[in-house]
Amino acid sequence: MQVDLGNVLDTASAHGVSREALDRLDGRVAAAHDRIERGREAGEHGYESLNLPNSTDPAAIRDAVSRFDDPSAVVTVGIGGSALGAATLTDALESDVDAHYLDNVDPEAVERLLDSLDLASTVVNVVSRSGTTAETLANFLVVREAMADAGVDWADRTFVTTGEEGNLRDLADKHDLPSLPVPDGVPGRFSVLSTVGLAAAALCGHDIEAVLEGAAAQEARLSDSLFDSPAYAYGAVSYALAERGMHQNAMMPYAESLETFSEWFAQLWAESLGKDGLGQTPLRALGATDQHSQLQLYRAGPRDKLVTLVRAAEREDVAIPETDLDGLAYLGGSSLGDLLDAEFEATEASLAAADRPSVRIELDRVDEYGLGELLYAMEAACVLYGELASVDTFVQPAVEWGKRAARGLLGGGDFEEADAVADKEELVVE
Ligand SMILES: O=P(O)(O)OC[C@H]1O[C@H](O)[C@H](O)[C@@H](O)[C@@H]1O
Repeated sequence: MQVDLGNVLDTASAHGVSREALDRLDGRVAAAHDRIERGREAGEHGYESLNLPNSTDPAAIRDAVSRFDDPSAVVTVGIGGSALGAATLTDALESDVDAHYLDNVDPEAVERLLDSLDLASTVVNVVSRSGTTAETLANFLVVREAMADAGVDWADRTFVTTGEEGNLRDLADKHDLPSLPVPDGVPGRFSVLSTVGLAAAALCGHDIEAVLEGAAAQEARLSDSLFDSPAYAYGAVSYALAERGMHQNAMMPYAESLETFSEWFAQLWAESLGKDGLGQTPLRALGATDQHSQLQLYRAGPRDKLVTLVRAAEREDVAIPETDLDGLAYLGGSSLGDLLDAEFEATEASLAAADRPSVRIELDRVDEYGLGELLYAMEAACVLYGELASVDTFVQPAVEWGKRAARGLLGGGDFEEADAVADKEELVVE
């Protein structure tokens, strides 16, 4: 995996960062790296996430899921960090096992999914770090009832990944469900390289050891200079650009397989860095599709965006058939991959020509190893950014406020946040 910062430099785009500024920032990267390493060594909350390539035991995960013989589908019931990491992996990789995610509580979507599944051959993977998230527990109760109605022994087809306490733990204990623990000190959005993210991938037959190897390769590159670590290079320039007014970061992979990765990245970046009036809003884009929609804004709208372009050097390709149609001959003899690469480079150049900074991230391949590298690198980038910006990367009080308000509204406890709902201002126009 490599990160190319060329189009961030002020020589490429007038509002970019000078080489001297990057050299100065590198001194701060060294101090931040030192802090991160101390946190990792002490197993501090959050920093512990960057130890997962070594602390996760893939054999224990394989062992826990091996009881499920040849499933046709895996439904992961979880939300946010308890779903997006697993979804990033299973959406990026091919498998004969269909992976589905029940994260939202949209009744129509839930019903549609349940109707489409052969529940007798489906495995239900319920994931919640806290074990108390309303959406996850509600969806699980619905799935459980659907299985019972279909005459399926739901307890036989369910396993749980959760902490030592909470409603989900109680349910698992009560019904003697097989379970995997969540790692200590790892917030949900940093948990893809643990039981939380890897169990669904293992059920789909993916090489979870290779995911961890890719992550370990990026871990080994963390150093006290941004010029020696792709992860820190990305984190440092994202921070530097945010300081220069690039308050949005459009994550734009040129691979459909990485579309869910952008969703995962959005949670990581937003929940970790959006604090104290600071942060960089993640935007989700897909190349080449969004060249024909959002790119207009990225190139000609407010100068407040960093565009992150991601692609794989190697992939399957499809030849474009020759044609003698006037004006289309240029396509014949090349391939869809050639076209995608040309579009990628054209987008990069068009942004630079309009003085809009972009970063290029290149993976060797979108495979287990490459995904491990990418996911670990983005996590380390995020932790570094948080250090440079002096925010508390590993908490999410703003999200929890809303969770308490919703729970209070449903009668799940006495939460003062619920009172704010009754105080809502109205200015209705009909
Ligand atoms: O894993 P859970 O405890 O169910 O939490 C799921 C999600 O809930 C909240 O919205 C948090 O802000 C997220 O960071 C978390 O990933």
